[in-house]
Amino acid sequence: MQFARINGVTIHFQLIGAPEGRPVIVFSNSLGTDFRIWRDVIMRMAGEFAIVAYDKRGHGLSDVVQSPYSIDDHVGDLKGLLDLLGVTNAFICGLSVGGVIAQGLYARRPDLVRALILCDTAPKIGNADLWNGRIEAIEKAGIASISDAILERWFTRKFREEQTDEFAGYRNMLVRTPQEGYVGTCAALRDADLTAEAEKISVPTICIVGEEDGSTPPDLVGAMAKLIPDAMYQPIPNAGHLPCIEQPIVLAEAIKAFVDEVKRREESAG
Ligand SMILES: O=C(O)CC1=CCC(=O)O1
Repeated sequence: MQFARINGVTIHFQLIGAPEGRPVIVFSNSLGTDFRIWRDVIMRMAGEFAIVAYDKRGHGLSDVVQSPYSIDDHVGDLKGLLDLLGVTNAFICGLSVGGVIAQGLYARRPDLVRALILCDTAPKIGNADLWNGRIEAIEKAGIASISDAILERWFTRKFREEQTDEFAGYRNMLVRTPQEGYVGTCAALRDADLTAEAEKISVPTICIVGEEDGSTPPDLVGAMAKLIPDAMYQPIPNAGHLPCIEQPIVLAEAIKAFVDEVKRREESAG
């Protein structure tokens, strides 16, 4: 099974490995991407972990419902998917808007969350002017019209110049994102501010950021790490906004080391 009707929306997902007897890790992806961005990370975690990856509404093979969306809509979809799969107490790894969804999930359903892996994200990303401007530009001329600027924030110059086939493929992913799903999620980001919730996070949390992230730069992610009690902070060299694509080995190792640390803390707490 890889499709489920959640809150009236068909959600595309993968469950890799049985959840019984091993840690579950859930991947939530960013604006203008689908869950294929996690492939090279997932490959390095399969077997050791049960893995859930999914396309949020308006993205990938999930339904495109009418915009605007709210972060609560996205959180409701993830919550519904995890309930359907019988997953609780999972490591939730969210990238960018996926990280905002992860924070929202913790605020609404802490029982689902064992620990948070917040990549290239913040409690609040951008402001109303930024998101309204982006929505307007896309409604006027389509995602492709602003794709160069977005891709410059996603990837380091080195990646853009050297990994030309990969770069072309991810450009396809971005520009083929359904416009309604993209602007619907821009509205969700415009209206979301989880700053007050961040201080209340009491599960182990690591905040990870590509050192050359042009969308949620290290300063922003570092500030989030300071807000969340006892959060760890790990910058990743030679990566932009999507370390899962530019540095999947480093990211997978960072996640595994974090999981080991969480287990160690749980054991010493008895
Ligand atoms: O498109 C960008 O600038 C990157 C981004 C911001 C929020 C998100 O999910 O991706």
